Amino acid sequence: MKVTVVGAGAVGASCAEYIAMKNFCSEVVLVDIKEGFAEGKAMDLMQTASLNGFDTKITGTTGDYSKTAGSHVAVITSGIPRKPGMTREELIGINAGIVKEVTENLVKHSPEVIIIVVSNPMDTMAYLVHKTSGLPKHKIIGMGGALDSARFKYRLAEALEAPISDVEGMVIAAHSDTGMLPLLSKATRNGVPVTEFLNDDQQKYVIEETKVGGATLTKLLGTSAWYAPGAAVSVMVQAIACDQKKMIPCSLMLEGEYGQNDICLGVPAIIGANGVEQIVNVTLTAEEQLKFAEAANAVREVNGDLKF
Ligand SMILES: NC(=O)C1=CN([C@@H]2O[C@H](COP(=O)(O)OP(=O)(O)OC[C@H]3O[C@@H](n4cnc5c(N)ncnc54)[C@H](O)[C@@H]3O)[C@@H](O)[C@H]2O)C=CC1
Ligand SMILES: O=C([O-])CC(=O)C(=O)O
Repeated sequence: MKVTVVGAGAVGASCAEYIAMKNFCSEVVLVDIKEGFAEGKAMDLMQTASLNGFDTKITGTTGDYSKTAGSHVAVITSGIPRKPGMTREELIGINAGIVKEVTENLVKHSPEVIIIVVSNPMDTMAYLVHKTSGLPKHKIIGMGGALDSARFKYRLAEALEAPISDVEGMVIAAHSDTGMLPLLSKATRNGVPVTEFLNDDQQKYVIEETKVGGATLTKLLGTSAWYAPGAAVSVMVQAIACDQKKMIPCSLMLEGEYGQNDICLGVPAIIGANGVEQIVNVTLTAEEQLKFAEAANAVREVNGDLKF
């Protein structure tokens, strides 16, 4: 299994590191536009191999996509991250051009590739990849829900004063500060609804902190997060590489599911060797349905700024 990661910055390098450390694929190719940068990150990571005990080969290239030929999976992390006070949507002007160009290069050299889109605004960038790659829809997967769900579980465990391994929960809809939909109605502690443990204020706190999880870290770090994003991508790549049929919320092109069409939004899906194997329809409360539709309207508005 060969995996390409485009963008060897904070998130791209973290993706490569987690993928390599989990030791499930033979090769990771890092690509960056900055001269020597991907080569340097690859060499540094390879020098952790004997220390961390992995055999995955990591190489780097400055924009030579022939080195990515025959990739099974490609992860797009190229583009600028936000700074404190910005929204993800403000990145569209620069990132759309980068994501489009990168997609064309990837597909040219790996026509069978499955693409995982990370660059922000992610739901819109995933939509752009659908419109420009010519790939079938099951091969384009936006990464947002896996990360947002991990942050939801972190906040739930904190409020419950429970170990994270006791907690289950999922975030769907948009990967944005306002459009995330943490499904509190479905979250459990060992199968028991969390609503039986948390009062209204605690529930509100968990939801609000989850939604602004990325903004909180951006304020603390001066740029956006990378460890949890890299780990989330590695879980998705492993689900594909090992045909795990794992249920992960991902931003996918909807054709009628959840009452939406011609838009990429976060929904639970079964991820396996073919990429998206099935979109899972979960029953939402009336309030959740309304919030999902509102998130869709906001993403549709941002998609309107794209030029193909
Ligand atoms: N979907 C999600 O959950 C998350 C998305 N992100 C997004 O991921 C993106 C990357 O974030 P970071 O890694 O922190 O940024 P970074 O600035 O550390 O790395 C981005 C890299 O992309 C490279 N790049 C720019 N144009 C390129 C091109 N045409 N071809 C190849 N490489 C190119 C840059 O040289 C840089 O090394 C941002 O858009 C950020 O908002 C970040 C975290 C989570
Ligand atoms: O917050 C950001 O801009 C980066 C991101 O998408 C996240 O960490 O969730």
